[in-house]
Amino acid sequence: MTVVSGVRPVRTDVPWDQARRVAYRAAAPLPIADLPFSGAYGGRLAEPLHALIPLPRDDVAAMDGYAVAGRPPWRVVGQVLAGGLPHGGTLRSGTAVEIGTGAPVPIGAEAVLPYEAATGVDGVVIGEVEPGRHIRRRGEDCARGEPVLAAGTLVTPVVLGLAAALGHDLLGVRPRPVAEVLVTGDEVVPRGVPGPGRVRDAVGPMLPGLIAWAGGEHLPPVYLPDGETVLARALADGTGDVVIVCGASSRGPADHLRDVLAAFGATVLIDGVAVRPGHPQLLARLPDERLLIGLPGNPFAALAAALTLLAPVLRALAGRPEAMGESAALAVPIRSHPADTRLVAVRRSARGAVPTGHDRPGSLRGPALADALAVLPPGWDGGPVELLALPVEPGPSQ
Ligand SMILES: Nc1nc2c(c(=O)[nH]1)N[C@H]1C(S)=C(S)[C@@H](COP(=O)(O)OP(=O)(O)OC[C@H]3O[C@@H](n4cnc5c(N)ncnc54)[C@H](O)[C@@H]3O)O[C@H]1N2
Ligand code: MOO
Repeated sequence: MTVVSGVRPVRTDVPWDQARRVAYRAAAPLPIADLPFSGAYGGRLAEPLHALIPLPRDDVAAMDGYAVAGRPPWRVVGQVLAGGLPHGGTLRSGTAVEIGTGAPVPIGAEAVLPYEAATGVDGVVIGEVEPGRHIRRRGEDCARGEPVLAAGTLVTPVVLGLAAALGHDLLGVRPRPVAEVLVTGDEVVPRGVPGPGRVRDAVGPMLPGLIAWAGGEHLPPVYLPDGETVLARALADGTGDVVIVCGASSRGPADHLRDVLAAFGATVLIDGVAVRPGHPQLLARLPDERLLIGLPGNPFAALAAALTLLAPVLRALAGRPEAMGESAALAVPIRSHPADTRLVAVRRSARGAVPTGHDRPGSLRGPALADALAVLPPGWDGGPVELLALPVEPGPSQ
């Protein structure tokens, strides 16, 4: 690294809360698309979900037993199983068909007599039934064309089950934004125990869960050695809606991100945020409109940057509202920074947010014990603080 003694670059760091807002506003919601269930899961319905069929589709038996017509005794004249042939013709008074749960009841059947309530001998059954008992009528759950869920509903596993029951194969949702992850650094190894001078990638493994939590999808991380050409090629070949570059964000000789962005003609929207850890983070718009987020290599700094810039961008692309912070008291005093926001790993408790310690930009030990980051504005000297929730459970946040 070339160090010019006495020369310090002028810092242009954006205040932390402003950076979050700029990131959210930099992205417009992705256009609505009809997606298969796997892609729609976790999205929001763009339009009301209508029943393509009445539910149930037919008058069906709700119990295994006998569909009966008229008064007992009933002569058993056939058998109808779910998925089998329906009974041809009208069931005459004094007759019954043996029927399976879910099978269409014959025309003329007035009730279903469950096996448990039936006594039978020589093809004749008797028992007590009330008219209409154990028959689910066509459309009693919903009529054909009825809107059953409103636009904006979160597509949960249960919603997918209902959509399938109603005959849908595709759902109109805002797609989840796809994030491409480029992990840079000659010293970074993707697996195993690092040797001397090497460091195991701790950022790539954090990102899939963080991306899903913010409403996105990730492509498998791509590992790149340091170097302008490889980074430029990876950006040019890239797909997805967002590119995340881990490392290369600072100003050392191997930190090529800014040069590559300049050569690309990218518009840098944020170059440095007044936050600790995580100040060398970056947000840029590539000429093809993809947004690029530069995360610092230090893992806690990368986490802080992911929550500051990446999460708002993904939320905006997914058409989700800006995340609402919660406010909490700190259980113990913490020193703020005079010029920068501090993000401090804490665990919520009845006596307030308790710092988890191990507070170093290169270490995830403190954040791994935490369930939130406390936001201490510059010069903060007491009072409640905002808590940024950390993803602690699988799946998207609300
Ligand atoms: N002269 C300056 N030097 C540094 C500044 C600065 O403002 N001026 N900022 C410091 C801060 S703060 C951070 S954070 C780092 C950010 O550096 P980079 O984003 O360029 O990342 P690297 O230099 O490649 O790596 C920094 C550090 O993190 C380790 N690393 C990198 N990638 C990973 C990974 N995927 N998993 C785990 N650890 C990783 C790397 O080995 C280094 O130890 O710059 C400071 N310097
Ligand atoms: O982003 Mo750096 O962590 O502030 O160490």
